[in-house]
Amino acid sequence: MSILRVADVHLGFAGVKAIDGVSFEVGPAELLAVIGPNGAGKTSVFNVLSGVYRPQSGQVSFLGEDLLARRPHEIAAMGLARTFQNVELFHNLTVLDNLMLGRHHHFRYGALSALWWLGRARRAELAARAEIEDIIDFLELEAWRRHPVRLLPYGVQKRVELGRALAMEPRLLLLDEPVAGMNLEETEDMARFVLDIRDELGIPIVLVDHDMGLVMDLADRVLVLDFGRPVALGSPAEVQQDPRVIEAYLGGTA
Ligand SMILES: Nc1ncnc2c1ncn2[C@@H]1O[C@H](COP(=O)(O)OP(=O)(O)OP(=O)(O)O)[C@@H](O)[C@H]1O
Repeated sequence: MSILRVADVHLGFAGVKAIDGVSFEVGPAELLAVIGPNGAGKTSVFNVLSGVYRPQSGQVSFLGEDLLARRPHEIAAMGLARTFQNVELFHNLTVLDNLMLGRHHHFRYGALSALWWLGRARRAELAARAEIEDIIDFLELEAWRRHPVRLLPYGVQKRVELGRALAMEPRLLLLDEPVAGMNLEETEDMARFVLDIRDELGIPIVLVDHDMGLVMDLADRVLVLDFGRPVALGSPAEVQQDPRVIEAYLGGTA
């Protein structure tokens, strides 16, 4: 059974084919990496999945439901969470507050009960707190919990962003260049957390990154795009040996 199914998606902008017949599936607890040269269409694929772009043709279903009919906030509420290339957090708020904001769409109570801190509002808030504590523990953010995000090292900020996506209780995680701009130690930490999310939490992941080593180490399968077209889809070993990939992605130099 697939969590996500993408079938023959086409997306163009004024003559540019950003996505040109892309199909793939993501299984439960699978980590699929999407790679390709600049402009290959990786971000466009993410934007289609999260409802930002609407393709001209093709199908996308998530947990058996048609995604293309949904708006971005509805898709997020269905359990598809995304992190961005650049850190997108509330920089003046603490780690704790940023993580709590990731939970906001789970709150189901009226303004009055929230105001008076009654019944459901109180229970929901306490449950959210417990969830957030688990995430802080899981991502080893304890030392930073009360710090405003702007004061944290870059690698920790990226980890908080990952935590905020986890706070949404995702059924699928989209990670857009999770190690971009990181030093070696930060990259290794992030790689470990990404694997833990798949292996311990069982959350399937679609990951875009330029770091070839990382992608080949982490991914169960790799989708290679070039000029919007799918060039190869297979295990890291299969993809690395595929002559079309060597030609397209590595410019024939590998
Ligand atoms: N909103 C847009 N309007 C016009 N063209 C766009 C838009 N979004 C993407 N494109 C074009 O679609 C193609 C694919 O872009 P995309 O950003 O998806 O590639 P990418 O693989 O993510 O690249 P990078 O690795 O540089 O982030 C590019 O030619 C890009 O210029």
